[in-house]
Amino acid sequence: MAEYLNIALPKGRLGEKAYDILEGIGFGCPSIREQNRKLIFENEENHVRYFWVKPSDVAVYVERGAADVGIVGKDILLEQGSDVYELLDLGIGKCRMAVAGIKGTRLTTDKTLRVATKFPNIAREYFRRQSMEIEIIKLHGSIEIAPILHMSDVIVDIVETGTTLKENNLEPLEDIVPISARLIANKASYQFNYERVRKMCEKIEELREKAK
Ligand SMILES: Nc1ncnc2c1ncn2[C@@H]1O[C@H](COP(=O)(O)OP(=O)(O)OP(=O)(O)O)[C@@H](O)[C@H]1O
Ligand SMILES: O=P(O)(O)OC[C@H]1O[C@H](OP(=O)(O)OP(=O)(O)O)[C@H](O)[C@@H]1O
Repeated sequence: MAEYLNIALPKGRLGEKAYDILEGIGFGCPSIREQNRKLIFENEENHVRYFWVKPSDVAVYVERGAADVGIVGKDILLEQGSDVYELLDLGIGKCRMAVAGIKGTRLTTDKTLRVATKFPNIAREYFRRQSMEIEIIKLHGSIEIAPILHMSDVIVDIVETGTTLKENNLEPLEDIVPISARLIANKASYQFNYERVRKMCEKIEELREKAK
């Protein structure tokens, strides 16, 4: 009997879209649609098992081999420097990482720039390349408030439609990197499950072609 393929999915805004893709290639698990507090779902017929985890934990489960594959935003992979294989860009969860500030903010090298962010590593690397001195203020959400309260000079955060910036009188200042969701695999498990995971990638690519 085939081994189960363990798949880590991100709870929240990406999760449903991610699962739709997997269901579309025959990796469905009907009970997953039931709204309850269950976190692990399995389908005995097609030997898949799903774990619903926090988006920022997906790559941890995959890196440690608790999950064979997972779906995660590129922002998380860049921030965590995850040691996993990145197999596919799924074209969902599209947004960008950007520097933003109160309208009219100029980025200067005169003084240490205070940067509020959920992504300290991405921010540090970006400003290091610009040879700018910064101080990181690590937050976990509602980052846009920090410059309004003069707690930071700028923010580094995700921008999708730009609505959150606009509604808080902020504007994007510089783009850092485009973001989208990726299919990732544990390195050892990828070798072990090579045929099955390659087939999975092919089917996803076919599905994406059809949807074009
Ligand atoms: N506004 C957005 N538009 C499109 N994609 C987004 C947006 N915000 C985040 N994402 C993408 O979706 C992923 C999950 O975001 P979500 O907001 O659901 O998680 P989170 O609350 O930030 O996670 P955690 O609770 O682990 O901190 C992000 O890693 C990113 O790749
Ligand atoms: O450009 P927009 O379409 O407005 O999207 C960008 C917003 O979405 C994310 O926030 P999220 O909703 O995850 O809330 P958070 O502040 O708790 O991170 C991100 O951190 C921005 O605040």
